[in-house]
Amino acid sequence: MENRPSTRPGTSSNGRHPNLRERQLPNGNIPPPPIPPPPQRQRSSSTIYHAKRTNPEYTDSINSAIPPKRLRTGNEEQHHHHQQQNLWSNGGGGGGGGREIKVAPDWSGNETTMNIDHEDEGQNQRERYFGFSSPPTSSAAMPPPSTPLAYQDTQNVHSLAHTKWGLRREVVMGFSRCGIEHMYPWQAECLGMSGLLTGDRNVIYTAPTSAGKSLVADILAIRKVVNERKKAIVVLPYIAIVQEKTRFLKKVLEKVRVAVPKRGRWDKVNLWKHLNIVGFHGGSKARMGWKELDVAVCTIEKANALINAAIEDRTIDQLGIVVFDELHMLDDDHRGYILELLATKLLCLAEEKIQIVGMSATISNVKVLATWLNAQFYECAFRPIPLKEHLVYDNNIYNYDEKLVAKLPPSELKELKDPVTNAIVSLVYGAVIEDHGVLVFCESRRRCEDVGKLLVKFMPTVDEEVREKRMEIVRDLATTSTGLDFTLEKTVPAGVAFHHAGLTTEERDLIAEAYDRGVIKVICCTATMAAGVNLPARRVIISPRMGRDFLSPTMLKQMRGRAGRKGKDTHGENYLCCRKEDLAPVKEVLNAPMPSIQSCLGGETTGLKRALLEGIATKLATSTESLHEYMRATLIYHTTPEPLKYLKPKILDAIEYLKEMNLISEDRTRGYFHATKIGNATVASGFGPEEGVFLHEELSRALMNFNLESDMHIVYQFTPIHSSTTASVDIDWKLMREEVEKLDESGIRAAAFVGVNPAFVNKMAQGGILREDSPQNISKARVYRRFYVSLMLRELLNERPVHIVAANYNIARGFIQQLSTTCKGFATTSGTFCKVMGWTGLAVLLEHYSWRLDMGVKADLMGLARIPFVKSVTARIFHENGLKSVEAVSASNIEALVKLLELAQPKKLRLREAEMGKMKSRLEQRAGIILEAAVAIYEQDCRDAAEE
Ligand SMILES: Nc1ncnc2c1ncn2[C@@H]1O[C@H](COP(=O)(O)OP(=O)(O)OP(=O)(O)O)[C@@H](O)[C@H]1O
Repeated sequence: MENRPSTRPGTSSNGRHPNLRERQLPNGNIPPPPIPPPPQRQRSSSTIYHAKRTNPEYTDSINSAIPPKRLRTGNEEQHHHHQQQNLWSNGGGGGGGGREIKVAPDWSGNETTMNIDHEDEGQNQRERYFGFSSPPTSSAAMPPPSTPLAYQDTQNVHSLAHTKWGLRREVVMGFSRCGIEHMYPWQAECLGMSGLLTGDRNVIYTAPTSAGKSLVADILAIRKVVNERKKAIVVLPYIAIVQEKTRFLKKVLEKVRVAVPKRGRWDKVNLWKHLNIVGFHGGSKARMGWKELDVAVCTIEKANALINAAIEDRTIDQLGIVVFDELHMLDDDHRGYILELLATKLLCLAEEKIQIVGMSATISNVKVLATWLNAQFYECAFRPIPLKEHLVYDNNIYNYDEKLVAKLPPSELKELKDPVTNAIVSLVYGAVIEDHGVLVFCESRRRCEDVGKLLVKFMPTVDEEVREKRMEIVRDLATTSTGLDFTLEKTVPAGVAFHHAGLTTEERDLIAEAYDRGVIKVICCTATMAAGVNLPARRVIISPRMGRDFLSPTMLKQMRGRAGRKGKDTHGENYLCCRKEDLAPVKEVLNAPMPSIQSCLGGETTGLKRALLEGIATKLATSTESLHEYMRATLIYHTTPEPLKYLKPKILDAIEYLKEMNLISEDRTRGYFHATKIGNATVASGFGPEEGVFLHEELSRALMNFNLESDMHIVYQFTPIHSSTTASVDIDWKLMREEVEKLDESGIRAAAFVGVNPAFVNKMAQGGILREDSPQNISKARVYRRFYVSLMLRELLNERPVHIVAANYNIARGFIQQLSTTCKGFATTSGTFCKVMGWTGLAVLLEHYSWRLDMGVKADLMGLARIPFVKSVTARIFHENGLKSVEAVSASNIEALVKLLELAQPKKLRLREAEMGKMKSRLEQRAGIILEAAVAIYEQDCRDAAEE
């Protein structure tokens, strides 16, 4: 990441950007921030770091930039609990019964004392939760801007270039390009634990948000890939962070080349290649497979599928390391069990010596997890960027010591009467006027947009240069496939945007990128921006609710951690803005300890069934005995008091179910299980057992009665099952009736094949109730929902733009866009299912449609849609205007292409005339790319034809 100092070039001496002119609020007040510093606290004897430090600058900083301190490691049984005064909680602060001891000199060579209290685990958790272990700093005692302190590292052992770390020069340079040259002391200490660099031990570690956890794992993974020529898998929970991590690793490793053995013989090395770093997530179009890749950055589900395939085809020995970022996802109700069974499989492959690395900012039972994973463990409270935390209510700002820090002037304006809204506006203004970025976490999508619109009225005016940059973003948004959003059109020129799942990925990327560059100053967002995102937010303003519920402690911590990211800003502040009446529950969330991670295999048995099916299908465990061995490697086995007693009946039930569903069969004479065709197809395509059974039923019915008169039947077949759950879609029955009435005869026949009855739809539209009280009714409801979603998909395939389909069905365009991407993934995995079942014809059909969905066009445009930017409506306009093939486009010219691109612009008329000129130059650029690509594709086609 680029290092962006807060005082940028062109910033005046008072720290203000010359482009920003101070403006009064309409209520006549200049909003108060920056907040006046509270009186500086005397450090009490309970403060843990009574550091005998000689560096006064550093001494001032220690309250905020806590120096790294290893609390405990797996090899040591000592428990060092940092004490922190916490006035929200009873009896907080004070030395209590704690015993003060000297500990080993810390990384800076200074001796420190620590207060140890073995009893007070709750207190310890609160300390970790607050992320600082001494009383919060006053703003007068500003810390040095960045990490301490390579200069104290006399032997330069924290330098990435030090031989101890064994990193190649190109790798060190790669990190340097990303602004990382020295490790933080805690990173070096963690990496230095025995067995880590040699790859002999697994490791789990926790550190606060923004502490730089990734670097430890990155170094271990890179060593495996570059030095040992093994493969690495990095597992992350969300697509956005998979993409960010892929970009980061590509940048770090771009100059690294590794030797390729010639005909498998290392003594005849004469080939060098760059490393292949590939991102895998639902909807990604990774062409590279396991064989070619070096680093796979994956979502949980993709990592599981990759590992299953590698175990099955016996190439798992090529895997050297698996990194689990955000390990607390083990607790996730929907996906946690997949993470657990992924780790379980790795543990069962002990002979392969695959190193497991896990990290999180929000777990408290690290030791239990470390025992499970047979890992070293490490905890630290270091935060490189000081963070000031506040609670705001009734126009008063308090710090976490419940000390009043500042008062916000109430407003006379009607729209600012509400103290929460007034606080948000004032705090945003205060940061923006200082040229800092702000993230405002809101409770709902609607609120994001409303707050965004309101903020526009109070944003400082900017000069022409900044305005022009913002208008460029508006133009970029206008040229996306969905056109310019009405609200963004109003807010972006003022430097404000919103970001939630209702936007398309293109829109979200443009907004995040503009914010990263400082062109947009404020983003009002939902939790979409809470996890793992590295953006320059000096101030983070948080609503304590998500929807109607209060935030979970984990989510709140993630949001708070977005403020002040290393390399992006020099410090951070967050403000939790609540109503007075919500104070009690808000304090409860604030004081709640981080959750201790529990296994999700225990509850209802979906996870257990899947674990067993995957174990059997990959042949990791096939006999009763080895299955029990396999189960012994699960987390649930380690966290349940009498695991055998608890698990045995569940395992037997799950095996019975798998046999009943014909997913596995048992060879009683030889005493082992093997997966049936359906079982293998289910595992190979990454479905769970229930999904596999459902899909098998639907596809085998389709196989007997396939209706190819129109698209309807096939579209239904690859409408993802999980997009048709109650949680994802609510049927508007009147709308469904209208759409069903529009179906032609072939469409009606397709509906009948899948079990949709127009009479039933009509009954529902007149006020009927969809019952889901029995397995049959649940299954029936699922079919109707799936059909409803497939109607939307069919429109996309018929080249209707995303935003039009979204408007027709009154659904967020982000949902429709996501549907089309997950649908591609679903079609591909259903294709794999069919191939394993031996249904090759159906597999080919699914592949064809997955390709079409990707292009968003009918069959006649598929050739054309291979050209970048020529998709959907644009492809149709090209076709209708005579450019029917790639060859025709390659023979065209920029001027002609610009005219066609103009025709394809949605809502273009809403841009003012002056903007149109600039938009035209943008379209010219795009036309250039199209022309160039068309020529390249056409030439390649000619070469291919000649070869054939
Ligand atoms: N030693 C270092 N020197 C300079 N910058 C660093 C160092 N280590 C990490 N960083 C930078 O700090 C930022 C935060 O690091 P990282 O994303 O690893 O934090 P994290 O602990 O995973 O936080 P979160 O839990 O919030 O995701 C990144 O921009 C990263 O490049």
